Amino acid sequence: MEALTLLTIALGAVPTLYLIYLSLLPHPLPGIPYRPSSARSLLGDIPALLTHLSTHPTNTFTTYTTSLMRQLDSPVIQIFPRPRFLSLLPGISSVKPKVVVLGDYATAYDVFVRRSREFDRSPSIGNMLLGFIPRNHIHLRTNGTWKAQRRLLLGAMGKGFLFGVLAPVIGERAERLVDVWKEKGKLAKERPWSAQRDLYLLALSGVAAFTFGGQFEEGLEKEVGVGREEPSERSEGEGMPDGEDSDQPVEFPEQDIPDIFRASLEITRTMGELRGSLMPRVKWEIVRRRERLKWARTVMADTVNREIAKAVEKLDRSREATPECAVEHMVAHERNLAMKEGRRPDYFSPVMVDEITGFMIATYETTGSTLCWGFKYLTDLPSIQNKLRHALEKGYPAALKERRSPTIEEMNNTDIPYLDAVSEEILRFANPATGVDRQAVVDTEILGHAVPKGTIVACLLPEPALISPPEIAKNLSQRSSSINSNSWDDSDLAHFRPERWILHGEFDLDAAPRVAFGLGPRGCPGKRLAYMEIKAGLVSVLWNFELLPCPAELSGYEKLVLATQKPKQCYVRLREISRSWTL
Ligand code: HEM
Repeated sequence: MEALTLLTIALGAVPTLYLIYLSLLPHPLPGIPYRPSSARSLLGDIPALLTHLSTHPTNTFTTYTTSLMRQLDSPVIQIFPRPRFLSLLPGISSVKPKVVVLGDYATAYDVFVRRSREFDRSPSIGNMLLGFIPRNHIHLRTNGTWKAQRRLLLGAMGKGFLFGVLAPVIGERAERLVDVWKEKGKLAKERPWSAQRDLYLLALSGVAAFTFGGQFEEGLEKEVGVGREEPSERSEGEGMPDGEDSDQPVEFPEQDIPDIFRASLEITRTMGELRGSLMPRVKWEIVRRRERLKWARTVMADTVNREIAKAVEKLDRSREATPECAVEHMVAHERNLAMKEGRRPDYFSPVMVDEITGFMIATYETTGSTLCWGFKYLTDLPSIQNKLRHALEKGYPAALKERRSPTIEEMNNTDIPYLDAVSEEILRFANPATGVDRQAVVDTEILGHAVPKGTIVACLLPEPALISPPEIAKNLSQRSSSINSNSWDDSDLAHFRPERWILHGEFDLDAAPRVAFGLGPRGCPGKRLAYMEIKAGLVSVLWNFELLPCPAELSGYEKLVLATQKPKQCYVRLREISRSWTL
């Protein structure tokens, strides 16, 4: 009898279990193509994605979706990157967003720029930041609160401050890099070395000057007694590989840097781990207990609070003082706003602290990665490198005549279309932020397919080869008329060709798709600063050095997708340019 009961229960359980199994399979949106076997797997696209990643070192999530788009021959596809059963685990959000990937620039442009009432900030960009800066405006929907918070930082992005106060500091940091590289170059004797750390520190130093002022770092250097590498004081040949092998890379000892920089590097590294995690909130609970991260967050919080206090003190001393950094701008803004609203200013609010912290942890890596990719491309494409150097020499005749590097004022005030073109092409290829996405906030449609509220729409335009390739473009049932994507040649978008950005001798911003800084109202507010840093780095280095080819084994294009998309290898082999012929 008991056996019979057990059998009945077991038989009854089978359909129930089957129904549970079916409910845990991906639920595709009707009409939008997808990988059929992924829809039959509880793990969705994950097994196929892992296989793709393991088959070639340069494969990434982006290349996975790109190839899928080609296989499915559609400019819009859906993927299932997050198993539905994860939502059954405790502490994990029960939201199971659908993910649609767009591969057509004109459609993406419409979604991001024109249809911002239907598509807004998606939660995915914030997953890696949520634990660190939960009150930063990057997480907010595009509403009044977002506008008010964004206004806090826009004051510091004005031309007057950037080009007047900040530019000399950015110029000085680029000169400093050239000095260090001249010393390293002498020691390395045309052997290659890894330039990554120097370039990230250059970008970090620039963003620290923006956030806390030009004097900030100097103060820290006195505090720790280091902060600037002085390779000339080391004995000749230190770090040199043995023997005569000129291809063997030199390993320079890492420069000692102030605690706040080490804290920024540590936090950004952890953001990379969170970004790569399937369960970022669970991962956060694990990583936040690490002693190193606790130390980094304490250093960051102490620094931010101390610098706010200094800015308040300065403002109290002189209400007319010109703000010299973002923190001073924000403190003045808060004071004015509080006066207008008849309340006491809240200078140390979580919003202020998180906005300021955001600069130091979430912005320098994008600029640093862009420079890393840029020097790689220019090393491997010597004709473009030479053409750019020639354009710079023509563009800065006074610097050439006086045998000095161009000043930052010259860089900011001289129009050199080829420099703009190379910078833009580097950004198009590097795409350090890897992509932009939005979430549908209402039931809507894309290219005629219904897209329910909550769907994540990812724009994969960063993949240079993908952008509306002809075989996909031909399938577009409706093409947006809001952008003239016919003005560029889709078939050569996979090539690094700065000339595409020049029309009748002028730099033309609409000559190709531009998504590195995002699109629409939520596009990057820091791009003016980023362009200045990128150009200062490119001009200073190319003016002073020839980037010689590096050995093939140090010149890979494998990407590390962490907080940003960066090259695994970024080696330089430098030959100083003497310019004695200009005498
Ligand atoms: C090469 C350098 C940089 C790149 C490629 C880059 C790229 C991006 C991208 C793709 C987004 C998302 C845009 C979107 O969703 O449409 C973004 C947002 C943002 N970026 Fe940048 N960025 C860079 C440098 C900077 C700098 C230097 C700052 C500030 C100092 C900055 C501040 C921000 C902020 C605050 C947001 C959030 C905007 C919002 O949610 O409203 N970025 N950036």
